[in-house]
Amino acid sequence: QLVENFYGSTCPNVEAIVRQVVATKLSQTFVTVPATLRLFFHDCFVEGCDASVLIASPNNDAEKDAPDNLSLAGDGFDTVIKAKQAVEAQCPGVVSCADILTIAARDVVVLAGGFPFVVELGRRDGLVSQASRVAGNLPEPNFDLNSLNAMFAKHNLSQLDMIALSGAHTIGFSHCNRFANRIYSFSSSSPVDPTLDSNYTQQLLLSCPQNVDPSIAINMDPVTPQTFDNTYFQNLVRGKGLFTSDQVLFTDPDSQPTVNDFARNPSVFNGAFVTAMRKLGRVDVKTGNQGEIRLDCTRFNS
Ligand code: HEM
Ligand SMILES: [Ca+2]
Ligand SMILES: [Ca+2]
Repeated sequence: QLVENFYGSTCPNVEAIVRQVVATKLSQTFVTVPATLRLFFHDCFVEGCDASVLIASPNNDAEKDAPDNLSLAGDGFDTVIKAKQAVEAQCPGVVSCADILTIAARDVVVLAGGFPFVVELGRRDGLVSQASRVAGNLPEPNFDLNSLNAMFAKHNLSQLDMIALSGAHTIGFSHCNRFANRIYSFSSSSPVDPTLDSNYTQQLLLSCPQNVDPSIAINMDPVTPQTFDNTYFQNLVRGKGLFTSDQVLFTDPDSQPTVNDFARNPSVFNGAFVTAMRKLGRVDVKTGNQGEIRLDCTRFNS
């Protein structure tokens, strides 16, 4: 029930307003890009794309307080909150926070060099945001192909969509503890994951020494960390996937052909990514008179 021009008569400038805020924020910090994109994903996989992840609770029991969401960078939240304020100034009470997050997630991809695409709009903001409802709904970096497929399939996303969306790891950062097992304690016969490229392993050992400061984060794409491109897939072919869940896309024969295809053909990746992002944006959306149009993205209206 989402449509591309949902605010055509009620807030015709919404996309321009959001883009302006996102561009300004990006000029202040690059983290705006990965933080906003990941925020969109984490929102959609819990209660659907409904801005549930943005709610702040005085008791620290909202979705954003769940362990799986604690590493969401603040700049993503800040981007949406600022964009909402700018939109409210021109079209009060009309545009949902869920739609603003969707537009902003598209904008950061495009501003980082990704392929332009049109988003569907008309989402309403959710009325539920609970930390306790997060566990088991977001993929973990040690997942294998079957677990990844199963989790995405619950939201009508195919293996092809899942692989394309994993391409989001072409930008952004990870903390060392998310992959430390691959370089220090992989198995009894080998501390290092044998699917890891040896030069890359050395690089990771240097960036993430044992007992490293837990706040240290490293680039997930060691080659073009600030460009939204298909280099992520080229890295996988070369054994430079950061997480088990990244590298498995190449090592599993079932997904390897797609990785090779995306690595060789940027336009094939771009097309698949856009299709998958639009599908991700439809996950469990509330429309019509469901939910509400939040006035402040961090609070329910009442
Ligand atoms: C396929 C399963 C996925 C797994 C297991 C996974 C896991 C992770 C992990 C562990 C991090 C590092 C967090 C940290 O230490 O700070 C991360 C970062 C990130 N993920 Fe994923 N992710 C997956 C899919 C996705 C999808 C579908 C998207 C978006 C479409 C996405 C976008 C990002 C971005 C942009 C970052 C960087 C965040 C930043 O720099 O602030 N990921 N992911
Ligand atoms: Ca949500
Ligand atoms: Ca890149």
